[in-house]
Amino acid sequence: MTDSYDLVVIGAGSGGVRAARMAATYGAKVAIIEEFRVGGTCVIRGCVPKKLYVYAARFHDMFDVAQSFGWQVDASFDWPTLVAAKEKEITRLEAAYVANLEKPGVEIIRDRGLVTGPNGVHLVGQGRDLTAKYILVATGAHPFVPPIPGAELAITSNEAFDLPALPHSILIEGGGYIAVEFATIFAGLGVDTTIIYRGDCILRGFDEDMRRGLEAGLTDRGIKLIYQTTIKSLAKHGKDISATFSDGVTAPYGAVMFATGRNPNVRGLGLDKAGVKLTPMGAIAVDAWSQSSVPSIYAVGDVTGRAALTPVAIREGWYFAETVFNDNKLAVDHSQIPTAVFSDPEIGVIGLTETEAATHGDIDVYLARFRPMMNTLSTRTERMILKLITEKDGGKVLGCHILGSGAAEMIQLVAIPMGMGASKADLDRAIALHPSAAEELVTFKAPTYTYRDGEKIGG
Ligand SMILES: Cc1cc2nc3c(=O)[nH]c(=O)nc-3n(C[C@H](O)[C@H](O)[C@H](O)COP(=O)(O)OP(=O)(O)OC[C@H]3O[C@@H](n4cnc5c(N)ncnc54)[C@H](O)[C@@H]3O)c2cc1C
Ligand SMILES: NC(=O)c1ccc[n+]([C@@H]2O[C@H](COP(=O)([O-])OP(=O)(O)OC[C@H]3O[C@@H](n4cnc5c(N)ncnc54)[C@H](O)[C@@H]3O)[C@@H](O)[C@H]2O)c1
Repeated sequence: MTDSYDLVVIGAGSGGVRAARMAATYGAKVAIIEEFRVGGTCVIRGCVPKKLYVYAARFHDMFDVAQSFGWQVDASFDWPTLVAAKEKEITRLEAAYVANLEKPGVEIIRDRGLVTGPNGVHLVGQGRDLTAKYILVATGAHPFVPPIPGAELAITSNEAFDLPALPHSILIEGGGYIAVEFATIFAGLGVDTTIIYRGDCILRGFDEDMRRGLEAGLTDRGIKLIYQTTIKSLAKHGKDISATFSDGVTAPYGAVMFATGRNPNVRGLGLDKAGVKLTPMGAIAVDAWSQSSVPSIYAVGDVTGRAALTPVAIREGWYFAETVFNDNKLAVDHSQIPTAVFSDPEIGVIGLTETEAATHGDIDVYLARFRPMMNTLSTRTERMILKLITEKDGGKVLGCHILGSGAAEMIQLVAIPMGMGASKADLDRAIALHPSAAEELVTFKAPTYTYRDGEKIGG
């Protein structure tokens, strides 16, 4: 074994693993360094365990409507069973990731890697130095914890998956993806859940109808929302944690969780020594081909502060390998990324929001709000929302926003015609599938309202 490689990847998460595998497939001699568990955030403490827990939480809603379909359900929930089942599944996935790296000959080094120069990497544990023609930094991000007194008493998403027991109540600070997804999980599993958010409505940057629709859905499920307030301090209060808010109110909770964003893992990596420039937000600055200010050092995924999503990190890793090791220069198009929030109700979106689109030119908005069939036998009044935004007079589809059951699955498929530049007429050509929620997308007739010269007309 020599210490000289074509490529050394630091971080075996979504982006690093894909890049390492592809580069090795193209004949490069590759090592990948991982200090925690192979698979990274997504597999170990992100997308995968999160979605498994969302499934667990959603039985609550299902049991709720079950009676109206004739079922009698006497259910109880056991947290340790879920945690153990989750652990088994992520351990299986981790092994699959290791096997997929080893198949094309990637050497996996379990250690912490630091950059020592444009072609040098130091292994902290082994005290060994590696040289590499190229270095790929794919170290991901970590939860940001506001520096307040008592912050150490709180958890982040990292710890939430493996709590020894479910708390009786939880206060979650933040209004983004992680806050609303974990509120859904905890509330669904029977925890008295409160979100505290500094803004005036959750999911800033999402379409207004999605934000308000989710707000109503969370409230319906008993989740309390405190707006325009932050946590100022935390203190021990018997077995509970007492939180003091910016308005002076103090209240006890069984647990407190910060979901206040994630910062790129760049600290102490040695990037400054190598001359790698950072963005003002502290991410590694890269060009369209993921190349940093040092030509031999590339970076992909969350550490670059672009879109912090697994499929994006994977695509960046893949295109890096194509560009550098397959003589096939490819840049990732970050302009049209489908994304989902696995809350209850679920959200799936792609493209421009109504507010964004209205400032880009004349647009038509098609909006449907309806009670999903699953709810029609029950007393549940929750509505599904489907919104399609097009250029005026049935032109190109600019945005699609869906709130309700199946939204994530639907939006993935909407991404295909949108990527092809589909118009409203292209969608209309499809024959509806009945009965389904998605059929609304191909049966919209006249616009619900329009924007002309930035002014809303109708609706
Ligand atoms: C709770 C949660 C839920 C999420 N849900 C979704 C979702 O549903 N869908 C979605 O698309 N995205 C989701 N994400 C985001 C997604 O997980 C990330 O965008 C993705 O994992 C980024 O991949 P990456 O390769 O950049 O980094 P990561 O997957 O974070 O991998 C980085 C790896 O580098 C290692 N590392 C760091 N520094 C060093 C070092 N110096 N030496 C050695 N190893 C090091 C880390 O241990 C880690 O394994 C979620 C994130 C969280 C936190
Ligand atoms: N379903 C998914 O695809 C999914 C799920 C989870 C996470 N992710 C990815 O991970 C990223 C990180 O998720 P996140 O929810 O932590 O971040 P986020 O950026 O989505 O939300 C962070 C929230 O914390 C608030 N905040 C930030 N600093 C604060 C402070 N000092 N005090 C009070 N509030 C503060 C922000 O206003 C915001 O509401 C997401 O942006 C997303 O890209 C994706």
